[in-house]
Amino acid sequence: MTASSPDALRGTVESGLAALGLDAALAGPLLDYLALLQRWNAAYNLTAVRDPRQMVVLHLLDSLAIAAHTEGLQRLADLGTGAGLPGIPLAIARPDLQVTLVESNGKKARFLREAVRQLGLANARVAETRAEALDEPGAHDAITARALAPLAEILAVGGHLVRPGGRLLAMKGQRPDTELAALPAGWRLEGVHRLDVPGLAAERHLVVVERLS
Ligand SMILES: C[S@@+](CC[C@H](N)C(=O)[O-])C[C@H]1O[C@@H](n2cnc3c(N)ncnc32)[C@H](O)[C@@H]1O
Repeated sequence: MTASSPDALRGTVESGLAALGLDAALAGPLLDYLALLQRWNAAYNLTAVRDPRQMVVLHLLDSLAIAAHTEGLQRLADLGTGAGLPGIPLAIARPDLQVTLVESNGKKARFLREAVRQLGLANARVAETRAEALDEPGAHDAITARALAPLAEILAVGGHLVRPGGRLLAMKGQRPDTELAALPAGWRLEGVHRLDVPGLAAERHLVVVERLS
C-alpha cells in the first residue's frame, strides 16, 4: 500500500479527523470532494498541490483545523475561497453552518457550483463576485480567509459582511505580528491561536478579530 493509495488516503483522513476531534464518518464526503478537486484540477488548474496525500494534509486537514472555532456560528462567508478552502471542508463538517463561498474567478466559481451540487451540500452556496461587491452587509457571523491577503486588506474587502460582534477567522502561517499591528479601527484582536494540523510540521495560526459594535 503506497501513501497515496485509496486505503492509505482514507486512513490519513480518518486519523486526522480523530486528532481534530471530528467524526470519522466525514471521511467519505471529504474524499469525494478531494476526488472532484483532483479531476477538475487536471483541466482547471485549481491548486498547485497535486500529490493526493499532500492535498489531504494541506487542504482538508488544514481547513478542518479551524472547525472548533466555528462552533455556535450560523452564517459564515469564506472570502477568496478558490477551490473551496477552507469553506467546503467546513460545510461538510458542520451541516448546521450556512457557508457562502465567495470567489471572483469564473473558472473556480464554476468548479465550486459543481462541487456543491455533486456533494449535495445543502448548506453551501457560491457567490461569484469580488468580496467587496457582495451586498450582504452584516449578514454573517464570521468571515474566513486563507491565503487571501494581509489582515487589514481582508477587512477592507470583506469586513462589511460581518455583523457587529462577529469575527474574522484568518488562517496564517507564522504569527503575523506586522499585520496585527495594522488592524483598522473598529476591530479588536480576540486572539492568535496555534493550529495543530495533523501531519503538518509547519507553523499554522488562526487570527481571530472581532468587529466592535
Ligand atoms: C491564493 S488563492 C487561495 C484560495 C483558497 N482560499 C486556498 O486557501 O486555497 C486566493 C483566491 O482568492 C480569490 N480572490 C482574490 N481577491 C478576491 C476578492 N476580492 N474577492 C473574491 N475573491 C478573491 C482569487 O481568485 C483566488 O482564487
